[in-house]
Amino acid sequence: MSVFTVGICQMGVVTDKQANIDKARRMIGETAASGSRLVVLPEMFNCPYQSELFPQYAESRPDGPTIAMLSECAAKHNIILVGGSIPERDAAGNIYNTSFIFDETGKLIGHHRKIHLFDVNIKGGTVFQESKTLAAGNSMTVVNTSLGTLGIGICYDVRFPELARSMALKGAQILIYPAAFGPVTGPAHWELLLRSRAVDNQVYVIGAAPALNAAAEYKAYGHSMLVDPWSRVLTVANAEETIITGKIDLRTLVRVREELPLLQHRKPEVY
Ligand SMILES: NC(=O)CCC(=O)C(=O)O
Repeated sequence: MSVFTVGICQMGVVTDKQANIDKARRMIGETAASGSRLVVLPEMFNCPYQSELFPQYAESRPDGPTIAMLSECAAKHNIILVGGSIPERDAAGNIYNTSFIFDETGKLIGHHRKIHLFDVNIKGGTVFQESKTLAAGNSMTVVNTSLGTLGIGICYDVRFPELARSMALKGAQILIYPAAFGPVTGPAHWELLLRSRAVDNQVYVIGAAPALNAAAEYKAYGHSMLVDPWSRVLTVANAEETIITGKIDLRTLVRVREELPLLQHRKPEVY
């Protein structure tokens, strides 16, 4: 289907994991009821965004309660669901920042482990070290669905144009970034990065963020957003908990690429 509604759940995340799961379930239901066929959650939506807490909230495939809730919701509401991300523990005990993707039957059709870990030290701003507790993913995630081809990255992954370009060249039409930018780089770079990935690759881009929780140690910037292949911001949230929706029309992608054939004009043999 080339025209459909996408919904982004900009949920506030609290310390109680079960409360986060319950809220995600409610917000997914509301978003689907408003007509969204593709629903996206934010990064680390079942867990406060704090490195030292990731092991405590981590769960394994396929039986973890968050993963089970996502599968159940996708099937119940007949939607494609990009389940933000959660801390995932593998059989060897490594923990990843992982997004799980489900089809309308609730089947797990893909997962993305965050490739670029957020290890930064911004003077007077954010200090964060995901690698304290997380391992990095090592593969790209492009998933075919009934609505189109999705390319998935998680937050800091959006800063790497090579990843977005590679996903676009593999056929991704909609790049989806569950994310949690903070109060310093959020205002400076969030919209710029999402719009850049859209204009570079002539794709739709979705950024799904948690709401600002004033009590949390990490202050999320919010501002979930849908950007079209011409780099227009179609819908954007503020910092509060909310659901935003927007229309994706894949004919726009085709038209923009016909009018301005960037991807055909590349000269990889030169650079
Ligand atoms: N959760 C993240 O990866 C945060 C990335 C971020 O804030 C950035 O500026 O990049």
